[in-house]
Amino acid sequence: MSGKLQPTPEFLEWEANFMPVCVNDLIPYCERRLKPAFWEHIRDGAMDGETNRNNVDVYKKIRIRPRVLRDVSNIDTTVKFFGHTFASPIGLSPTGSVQMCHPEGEKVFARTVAKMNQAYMCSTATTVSLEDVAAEARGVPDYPFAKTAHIPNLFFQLYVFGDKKVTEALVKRAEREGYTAMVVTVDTPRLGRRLTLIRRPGELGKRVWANFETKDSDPTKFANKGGNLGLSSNFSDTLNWDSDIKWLRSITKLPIVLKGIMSGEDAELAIKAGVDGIYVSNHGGRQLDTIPATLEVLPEIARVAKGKIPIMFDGGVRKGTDVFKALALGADYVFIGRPALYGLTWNGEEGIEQVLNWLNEELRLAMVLAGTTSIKDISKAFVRHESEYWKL
Ligand SMILES: Cc1cc2nc3c(=O)[nH]c(=O)nc-3n(C[C@H](O)[C@H](O)[C@H](O)COP(=O)(O)O)c2cc1C
Ligand SMILES: CCCCC(=O)C(=O)O
Repeated sequence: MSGKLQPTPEFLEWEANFMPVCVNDLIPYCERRLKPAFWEHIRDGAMDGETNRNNVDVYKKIRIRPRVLRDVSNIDTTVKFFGHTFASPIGLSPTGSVQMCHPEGEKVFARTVAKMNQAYMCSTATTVSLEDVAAEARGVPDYPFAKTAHIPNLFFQLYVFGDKKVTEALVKRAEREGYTAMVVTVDTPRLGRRLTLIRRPGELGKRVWANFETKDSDPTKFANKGGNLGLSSNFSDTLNWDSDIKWLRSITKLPIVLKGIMSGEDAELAIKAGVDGIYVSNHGGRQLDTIPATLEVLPEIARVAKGKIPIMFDGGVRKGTDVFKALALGADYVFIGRPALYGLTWNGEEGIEQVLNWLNEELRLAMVLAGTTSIKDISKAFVRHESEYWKL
């Protein structure tokens, strides 16, 4: 059990018969295994968690329309993205505080995606510095990008701070370490109302500060106090299209992706602003509760952005059929947040690998059984909203 939190004898007895075969099987494991404050922090959304629940439940409203007799002997799940060909359109969303689940934290994510040729977005709010995360990917045996300027499998998720010097220092560090794109989270001028954090503010500890505790840290050394709430009180709440996005564009040559786009209007503004990608996300329902599920807004965003700019997507993806539906409704690349943390809690590096393998295999099987052989061919024609079947 080295590398894990200390389990109780009752837990070990239960674990002996635990044989998960899909992402949702891991939920009861994490529930039993993690410290309650950690588990609730991972599981919950903001307030009553309506958006968080809808993110998952909404997939049930979409039916896949299978086609037959189409020779599906040769399935290709690869996708090309920012100049690199990935093994599949499934990547790891940025999540902070990963040492809640495993002592090596974000390092394990970096190794896994380098090994499996998938993508990982390293958060600003990590338990391992962005330098150590990058070194971990480069250190994977036979990794083809160990010495190249950019690591195609790693993107950096940027929180924009009120203090521009802090933000700029992070951008420069991420560039220097070879991250491939700057994913700017734009749905968090303040942290959402997360009841777990408010009830037990101290229990997560300082598990978001690693990037501000290294020798390369921000030049202003802003108050290193508190956990998530302490870090987020430094986020910029004046963030806006006119000055900030232009400013970010002027300080980095890396592709810029905006994470947290939830309307066609903002997708249009993003295209006008000249960014390189948009990322449909409601932060796993952790920001404003009662906003739509991400899958619900995907069609309106695809209408203005599909083919013009890459569309990334996350929220509630737990199965290969969920990935298939998101691709059909317009996503180009789909990410998972909580499922990666579940895999890590369960079985470290092998656990995340298993989660990605399950999803990759389930996606492949969905393609076989729906009658399509390449990711780009997964179009709207393969799905219908349940209500359409009742228009008699
Ligand atoms: C524990 C946790 C920490 C997160 N930390 C961040 C973060 O640091 N930055 C960010 O942009 N999003 C963060 N998110 C949101 C995820 O990137 C992602 O949008 C969301 O988890 C996707 O939904 P899913 O968990 O249903 O897959 C976090 C989510 C969780 C569950
Ligand atoms: C202050 C960092 C917050 C991490 C985050 O974005 C989340 O927990 O959803």
